[in-house]
This record gives sequence, C-alpha cells and structure tokens, in this order.
Amino acid sequence: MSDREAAALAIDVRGLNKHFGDKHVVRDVALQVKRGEIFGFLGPNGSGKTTTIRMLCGLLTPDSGSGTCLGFDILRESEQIKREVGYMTQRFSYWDDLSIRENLDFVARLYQVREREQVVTKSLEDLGLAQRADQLAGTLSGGWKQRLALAACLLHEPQLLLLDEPTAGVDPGARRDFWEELHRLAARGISVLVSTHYMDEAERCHRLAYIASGSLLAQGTADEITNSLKLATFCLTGPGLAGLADKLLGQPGVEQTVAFGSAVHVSGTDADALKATLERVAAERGLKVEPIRTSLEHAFIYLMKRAPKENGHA
Ligand SMILES: Nc1ncnc2c1ncn2[C@@H]1O[C@H](COP(=O)(O)OP(=O)(O)OP(=O)(O)O)[C@@H](O)[C@H]1O
Repeated sequence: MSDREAAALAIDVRGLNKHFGDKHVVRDVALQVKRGEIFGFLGPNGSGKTTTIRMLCGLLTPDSGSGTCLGFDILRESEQIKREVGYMTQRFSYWDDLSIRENLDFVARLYQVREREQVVTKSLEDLGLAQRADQLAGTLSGGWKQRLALAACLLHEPQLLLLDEPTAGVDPGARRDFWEELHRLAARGISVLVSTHYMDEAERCHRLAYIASGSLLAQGTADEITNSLKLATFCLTGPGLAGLADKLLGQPGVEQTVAFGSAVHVSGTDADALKATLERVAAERGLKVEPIRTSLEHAFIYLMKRAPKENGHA
C-alpha cells in the first residue's frame, strides 16, 4: 500500500489476536477504516468488540498483530494514539453531583486543554447542551447523558472517535439526534468507529464489520455484505402464520426464517429450491409469497447463526 493510501486510513490493522487466560477472544482481526468514515462494528455480546476497540486505542496490547491508528503504530506509539482518539466506553462515567459544565470542565483539565473555559463553552453550544449547562449530570435522561459523554470525548479535538455501544438504552428520538451529530462530525473529517446492536444504526454507517466469537465474518458496505452471502429472501403473508417459521425450517431451500407480526421472511442460498418450497406451502395454506430484498438484518441473523457458538480455547 502506498503512503498516500495509508494516510487515507484512520485505522489499518491486521492479524490482531488476544487471549484472556486460555480463552482466545480476538482472532486474526484485520480492520481498515477510512478517514472521515463512520464504521459500524457489530456482533453478539461477548464477541470481542470491546477488546478490539481497546487494542486499537492502545489501552490493551495485542498478543500478536500489527498496524496503525491515525498513522501511529498500535504497539509502539500508544501514547500518541491516546492523545488523538476520543474513546467513549460502554459505561461512561461522569460525576452525578457535578453539573454538565463542571463535568466538561473537569475532563478538559484532565486533558490539559488550553483555553479551557472557551473550549467548554463552545462544546456546550456545539452539542446543544448550553441550556442545561448548570443541570446536575445525575438528573439527566439517558439521551442527554450520552450527549454529555460525546461532548466529553470531543473536548481534546480527536481525529478519531471510538464509541462502544454509545446509544444502548437510549430512546429512538435521542438515538436519531446522536446519529445526526455523528454524521456532522464525519462531514468535518472526523473518523468514527462505533459498536452497536441496532440495525437502523448499522444502516447509517458508511461501512461495517461483523464479528462473532472473535473472528471477523464480514466487512464492507451494507450492500457488499448482503450481496456476498448470495441469499434470496421471500416474504410470506396471509392467515395462520403462527408457528409457520419453525415448520418451514428443514424444508428444501429453507435456511433461515424470521417471524414478524404479519409476515414470515424466509431466506436461503438455493433460490430455486426455496421458491419451489414456498410456492407449494403458499398454495396449500392460501398465503401470498413474494421476493424481497435481503436486508442487513437478514444478513446478520444468517451470519450469527453460522458463527461458532463459544469462544474456543487455545
Ligand atoms: N479482562 C478480561 N479478562 C477475562 N476475560 C475478558 C476480559 N475482557 C473481556 N473478556 C472476555 O472476552 C470476551 C470478549 O469480550 P468483549 O467485551 O470484547 O466483547 P463485546 O463484543 O464487546 O461484548 P458486548 O457486546 O457484550 O460488550 C468475552 O467472553 C469476555 O467475557
């Protein structure tokens, strides 16, 4: 890769491995995140997302692997990385009995931010927190707490944000606002790697990676990931759908069924066999069957079901 291409990458790592005791929790992970890109990091609980993020920002040393974060070597230059990265942990800690402004002021002191007062005031304005600047953090709702957390990790003007499930437990309106803010930051050239369990958030990322049991199973745009699986998906609607999803499993061509209230989505890689099965079932039961686009949600359910169940040892 040329220097120019490398400079266009905020994160460029390969062969990352991490064990905890005899548990191999991150396996040969390679990630490339472009500058100014919002990169989604998805995977079931315990799949290794937090561990990977901590290795990227120099908080954890990989057992093996190499690469750069913002052009700094992840093994030798972790101090520089920490200075240029904003890391929002799953449980952001703020001080309940300090106001929003006092919390930000405190964090700005930790980072030794110059012209602290102006920086804090600007941050309050940029993040829409000015009206609540004097409210005690402990009295804020989940959405406002996340906003405070984001403001805090932006104070030292990082080039890259590593956000670990920043919107867990936050209501849909506040999540939408949070994502608008992420897109504004990305438009300013800030790179974002964000882990999430929400499909609507995954759809809003420029590119994504899916990790299960420590291994990356897919990486690319939403379309690249869904197309790579070569899944055909059909939607069944009509009367008496209860229990149908389970009954279909195991029939020719049927690899995955997902029940929704008023429909069952059925996917498989052998489109002809799947179609034949569904047309037969639809005729028998008086249902309607139609092909639909394989969504990111279908793709991730498919990947998750095929991933090894446990983190293996070794
Ligand atoms: N310090 C540690 N010591 C021992 N095991 C750990 C440690 N940190 C994480 N693990 C284990 O490593 C595995 C991966 O954890 P990690 O937190 O990276 O997953 P995750 O994908 O971020 O999960 P979640 O979505 O639940 O946050 C889990 O089995 C976890 O129990």
